[in-house]
Amino acid sequence: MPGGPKLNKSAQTKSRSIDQQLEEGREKQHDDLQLLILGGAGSGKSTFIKQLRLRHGDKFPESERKTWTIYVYENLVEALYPILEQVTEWEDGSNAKTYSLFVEKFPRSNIGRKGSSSQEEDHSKKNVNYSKLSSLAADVLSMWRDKSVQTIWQENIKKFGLRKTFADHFLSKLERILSTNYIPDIEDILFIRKPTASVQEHMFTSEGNVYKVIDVAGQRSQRHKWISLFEGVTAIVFITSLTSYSEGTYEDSSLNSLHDSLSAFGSVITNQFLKNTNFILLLNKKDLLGKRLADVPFSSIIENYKGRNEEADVIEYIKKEFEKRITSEKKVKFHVCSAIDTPGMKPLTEEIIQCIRKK
Ligand SMILES: Nc1nc2c(ncn2[C@@H]2O[C@H](COP(=O)(O)OP(=O)(O)OP(=O)(O)O)[C@@H](O)[C@H]2O)c(=O)[nH]1
Ligand SMILES: [Mg+2]
Repeated sequence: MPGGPKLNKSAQTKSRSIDQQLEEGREKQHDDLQLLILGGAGSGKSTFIKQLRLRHGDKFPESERKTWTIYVYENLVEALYPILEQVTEWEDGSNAKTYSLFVEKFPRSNIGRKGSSSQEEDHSKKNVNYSKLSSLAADVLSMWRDKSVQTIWQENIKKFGLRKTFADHFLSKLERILSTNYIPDIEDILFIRKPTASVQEHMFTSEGNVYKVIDVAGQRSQRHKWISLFEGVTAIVFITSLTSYSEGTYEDSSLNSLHDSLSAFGSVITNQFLKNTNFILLLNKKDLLGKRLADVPFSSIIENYKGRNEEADVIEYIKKEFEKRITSEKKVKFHVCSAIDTPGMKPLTEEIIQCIRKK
């Protein structure tokens, strides 16, 4: 130790062992392949991780799927509310009874999650017992079969497009979900909308390599936490929704979600800590784009867009907008995908794992 303080023998041994531990720690950190998933709220980060779990993890055993039932119920109640509120007269005149039962069990002020940091918190704070939904099954189902309710649902789909895909998915499966012994299947799990609170780590193993995959909350108010996760990251998967051009952000509905996503990407890709980090950009929710463009033409929102209102042209434009934010020589891989499409996601998840392994 030239120039350093002299150490006695036992101190030297201790120091060597600390050095060794540090070295092992460094090696271990180096061995750990870390994938950080970033993107705006609702872009599909957690859904992408669910696909990794299906490919390289425990594939959601039945015992765990059962515990997701409460979130399916919660999504369902949130989906039913706007429809119930619009129904003035049902065919058989039973509206008043079912509606008041529903409102009594699920007070409007307790539904939804604006401003909360997690659903777990919501449940305990607001004391909403979603399992009560099964006790209302018969009433809810007869209401659901009512012609005027069906008409309102169809109109809502037209009016709001497929903005809340979970609503369309769970409402179309209402009968199965309200049956006794219901257990969510993999498709239900992929459709559940459960915003990530703070930061969650997932470990996967593939061909003897251990991967740490880090999921974050995409809300603007939570993004200050992202930077603390940059150290030691092997690659970043940044996800944006192709339908975000027609949506406002979670906290501020007047802030265009695509613009917000572009600016978040711009600040992450130019971050000094990430100079040597691989980037993969996923343009997600491709399955929804065609319908959304028909409902909300791209140029009606993005004023300087002069191209055709066609999926391929719009995707190219969005891709170029992201590319403009890459100011260095950095190579970014782009992929267009639908995170809920399990067979379609297989080759993509493989490619991403291969890409971080090669680093
Ligand atoms: N139709 C469709 N729905 C999708 C797709 N990807 C995600 N979703 C749905 O979009 C909703 C939001 O997805 P999440 O994965 O929870 O979004 P997130 O980015 O983790 O959001 P935060 O945790 O709030 O930051 C869920 O209901 C998903 O089922 C897709 O490709 N197509
Ligand atoms: Mg999430």
